[in-house]
Amino acid sequence: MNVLVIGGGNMGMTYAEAIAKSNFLTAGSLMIIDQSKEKRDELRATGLFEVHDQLDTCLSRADVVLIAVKPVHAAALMKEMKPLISTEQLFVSIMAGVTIDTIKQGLDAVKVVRAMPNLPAQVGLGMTSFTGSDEVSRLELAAIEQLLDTTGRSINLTSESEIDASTGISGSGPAYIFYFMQAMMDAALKMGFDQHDARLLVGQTFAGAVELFNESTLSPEDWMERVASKGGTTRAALDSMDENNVNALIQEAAYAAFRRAEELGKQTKGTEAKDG
Ligand SMILES: NC(=O)C1=CN([C@@H]2O[C@H](COP(=O)(O)OP(=O)(O)OC[C@H]3O[C@@H](n4cnc5c(N)ncnc54)[C@H](O)[C@@H]3O)[C@@H](O)[C@H]2O)C=CC1
Ligand SMILES: O=C(O)[C@@H]1CCC=N1
Repeated sequence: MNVLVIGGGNMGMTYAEAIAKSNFLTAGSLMIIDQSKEKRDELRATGLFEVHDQLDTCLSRADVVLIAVKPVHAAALMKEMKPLISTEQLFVSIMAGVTIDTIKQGLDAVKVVRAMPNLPAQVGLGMTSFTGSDEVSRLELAAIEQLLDTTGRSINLTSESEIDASTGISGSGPAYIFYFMQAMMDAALKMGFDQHDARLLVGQTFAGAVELFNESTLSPEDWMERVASKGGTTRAALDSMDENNVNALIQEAAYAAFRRAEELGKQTKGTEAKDG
């Protein structure tokens, strides 16, 4: 199987590197293309894959094409790709919000998988949700699952609405965690710790808490109870968060991302996206 990754930015490069380092493909079957020369030089320096600067030297050779450009660039890219593709090829898009119908129409393609990964894919701890068009066979979907799993774990969802929803949880989610970490670092700095110590205190606290959560079946609420003693310090912090509606605000943020994924889908339908 030949795989072409289009767009070698954060996510495209992450996928290309993960696929190249896994046993998923035989040597020489992975190609990548980026429109930026600087990016291509960076990709070539890895020595891990064939780097292309023109679609006509690579697109028709690919069985699977992973589209990893920003939603705002989707329409222009699909226009360029359309004359060069065949209906046998399978297209996997990781573009936020861009629907399967938009891709089918934009490319005149039939086999399309829409996936939503996240940034921890860079360290093999990614979470990717995906769903395929009716024309993608079970066997093909299983192969795509294996490809996605080179970056971590994946979940096969049944509707695109669920993909938009998962964008608000796992796709954008790492940024919410970083937001929380930043707030804790800011507090640590205010309390007088230096950068190094603040980073260590916060980083190890997150790593430990996540490990506890993943190693058990307890809910976050159960774990909160285990940390908090009656009348103690943690209860003071949790009460303060409850009084300030932090839970509701985080949920509202996740919904904002979900709604934005839906909006991006509407904006990219057949035309150039306005923003992305
Ligand atoms: N960064 C993240 O955490 C996540 C991003 N995504 C999705 O992944 C996609 C890519 O995001 P990033 O990697 O962060 O963006 P990025 O900006 O780092 O990378 C995009 C790359 O595509 C290249 N490109 C644009 N148009 C092109 C064309 N016509 N031909 C070839 N190359 C082209 C650009 O030069 C750039 O290197 C987006 O659609 C985003 O919605 C999905 C989940 C998580
Ligand atoms: O912010 C974005 O639009 C992309 C999709 C999920 C994470 N980053």
